[in-house]
Amino acid sequence: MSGGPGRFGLRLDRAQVDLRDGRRRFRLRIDRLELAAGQAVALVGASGSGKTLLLELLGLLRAPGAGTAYGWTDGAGTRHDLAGLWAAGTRSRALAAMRGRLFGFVPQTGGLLPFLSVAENVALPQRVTGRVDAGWCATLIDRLGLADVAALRPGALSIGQRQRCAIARALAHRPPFVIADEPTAALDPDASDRVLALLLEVAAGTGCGVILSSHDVDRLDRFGIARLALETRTGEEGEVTGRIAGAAPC
Ligand SMILES: Nc1ncnc2c1ncn2[C@@H]1O[C@H](COP(=O)(O)OP(=O)(O)OP(=O)(O)O)[C@@H](O)[C@H]1O
Repeated sequence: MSGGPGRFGLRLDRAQVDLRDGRRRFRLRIDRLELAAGQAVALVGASGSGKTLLLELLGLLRAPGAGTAYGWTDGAGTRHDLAGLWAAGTRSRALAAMRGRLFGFVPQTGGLLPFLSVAENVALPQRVTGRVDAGWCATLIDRLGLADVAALRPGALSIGQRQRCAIARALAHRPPFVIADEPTAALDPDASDRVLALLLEVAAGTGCGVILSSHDVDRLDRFGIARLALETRTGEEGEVTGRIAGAAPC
């Protein structure tokens, strides 16, 4: 989560996102954030502090506001301008291609396609990104304890099995980062431990960084995951600003 300019990883500077809904205003302000390759970090903070918004910004699912600098430095030391990809519009092919190349996503409740089997769901990102590797899919299915249910559809699985399937799917195209929005929120404590352990273990085994959000600070500490806290302040006109705790206003 640290490192000098040019270090392999993601770097966000002067990031801002403004949401408005009638009189309700939420602003996310991140002065600077670095996420080194291969590390696990968790966004924590009260409900509504902007964790999902920041994950969406990092995952190229949400356009940054003007003035935001966001870049990825690859293993060869080349910096890619991620913020600039939005200039061609939200449907830009380059944006979608970079999103697919950089990230695997684990939503809160699986987000699996109900008409595909577990194995087909896991293989989907490989097909979409053109990185077909059936052996790696089989390894992931095995590592995540899904071999017995690989032919079943998500509707026939437990919630924990669905989350393990979502993790396998997120890692299938070997992205450098997995983004997981409260990946254990729907699970009981034992299943949460198991799912988180597998996510961290399999990601670490491939050098994949993990960026997650969670309310479960005790569990994060038990797993030794670095925490990044978001906090909010309410302005005079009722606008709420979310920022990294302790950071100077930007
Ligand atoms: N269209 C909108 N206009 C104004 N504010 C919005 C809009 N959409 C979302 N918000 C606000 O943005 C803030 C950040 O939402 P976000 O989902 O990122 O929070 P979070 O920290 O992930 O919360 P939770 O822990 O409950 O999932 C919230 O306070 C939410 O009410």
